[in-house]
Amino acid sequence: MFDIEKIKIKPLCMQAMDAAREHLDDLVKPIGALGGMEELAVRLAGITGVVKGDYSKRAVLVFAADNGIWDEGISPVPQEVTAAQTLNILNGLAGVSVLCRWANAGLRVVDVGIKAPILHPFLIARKVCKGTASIAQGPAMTRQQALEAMQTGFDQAQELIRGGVRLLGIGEMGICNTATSAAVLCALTGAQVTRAVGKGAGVDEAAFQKKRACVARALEVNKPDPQDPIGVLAKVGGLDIAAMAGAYIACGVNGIPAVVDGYISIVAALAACRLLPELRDYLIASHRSFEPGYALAVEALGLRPMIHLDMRLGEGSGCPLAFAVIDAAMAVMREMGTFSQGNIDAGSLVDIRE
Ligand SMILES: Cc1cc2ncn([C@H]3O[C@H](COP(=O)(O)O)[C@@H](O)[C@H]3O)c2cc1C
Ligand SMILES: O=C(O)c1cccnc1
Repeated sequence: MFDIEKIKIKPLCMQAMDAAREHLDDLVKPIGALGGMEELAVRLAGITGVVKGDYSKRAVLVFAADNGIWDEGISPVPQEVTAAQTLNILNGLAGVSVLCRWANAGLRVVDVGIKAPILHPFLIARKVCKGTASIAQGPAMTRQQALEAMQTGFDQAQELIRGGVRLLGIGEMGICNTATSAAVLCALTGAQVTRAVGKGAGVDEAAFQKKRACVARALEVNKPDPQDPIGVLAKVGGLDIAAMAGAYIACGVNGIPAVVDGYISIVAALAACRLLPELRDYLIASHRSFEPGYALAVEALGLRPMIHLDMRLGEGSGCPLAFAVIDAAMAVMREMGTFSQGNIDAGSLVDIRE
């Protein structure tokens, strides 16, 4: 079973980061003028040890599961939508499917706990159980089940990496997982429920108030211990969030950049980093989700999302957009001319970065 004590994540390669910075400052542009793309190139170098890396083999890994909190009446969306949209993702019809095709990225979908029976030739069937229990009444799952979901996430990511994937995005599908994510975020950071709970895929005002009350009740009933992130996931999380945390950890262990999608994805990343703080340096925040709690989680991680489009889809849909930015950053690293080639005398360039 998943044993966090045995897991080691290496610090970033400083030598490669220095080499990347030196190359960036030699490119024919003012120092730092490519902003976040430069930061990205430096961090990718640190993660992989390669200054001009090849990220053409990439994929999004989606974990799908149901959440018992749906029974409390906090969502107008039928619970069966988890299974139906999972099939849409597999059939190439969902947002993440289209964006992965557009970005030349693979897409793997794993059932870690969809309540309804579901069959599809491409679906990886790893149901830990048929959905969780309602966190507003008691724990979502046992600690053993949380560990099993984490192990599944870890194994799935590891399998993709062993198959040659060099850049991995982590996504999810599960109705009501913005509520479980809010509960995990509050449990880990002490954030106020009113700041962590948003409207997710859409709720009316009455259901929104109920959603807030249910998340508050989940924290009261379960009393999750912030020092025990696995306990937090088991008590107030979901099978999807636990599996995502395991997948991030596999990226860190294997020295592969992990791209974070929206709210659920960043909360799972935060939980993983509470277990293994060194993992944070391997995470790339793709976009700033519209969901209000996203800002709290990304700030707790000290990451900077690169794309601001007020997206709130989930599924891993922000990851392929980040892949395109990574492609752009690597094109710059590979193809821009340098001052040392000697076609411009730039005089004394002033570094105005803070
Ligand atoms: C048709 C449809 C497609 C989706 N694709 C992703 N989500 C997103 O919405 C859900 C979270 O929002 P909430 O907590 O409000 O249920 C997740 O499944 C997430 O991936 C969808 C939601 C719907 C309705
Ligand atoms: O940011 C997200 O991931 C998100 C937001 C709302 C609904 N589903 C997902």
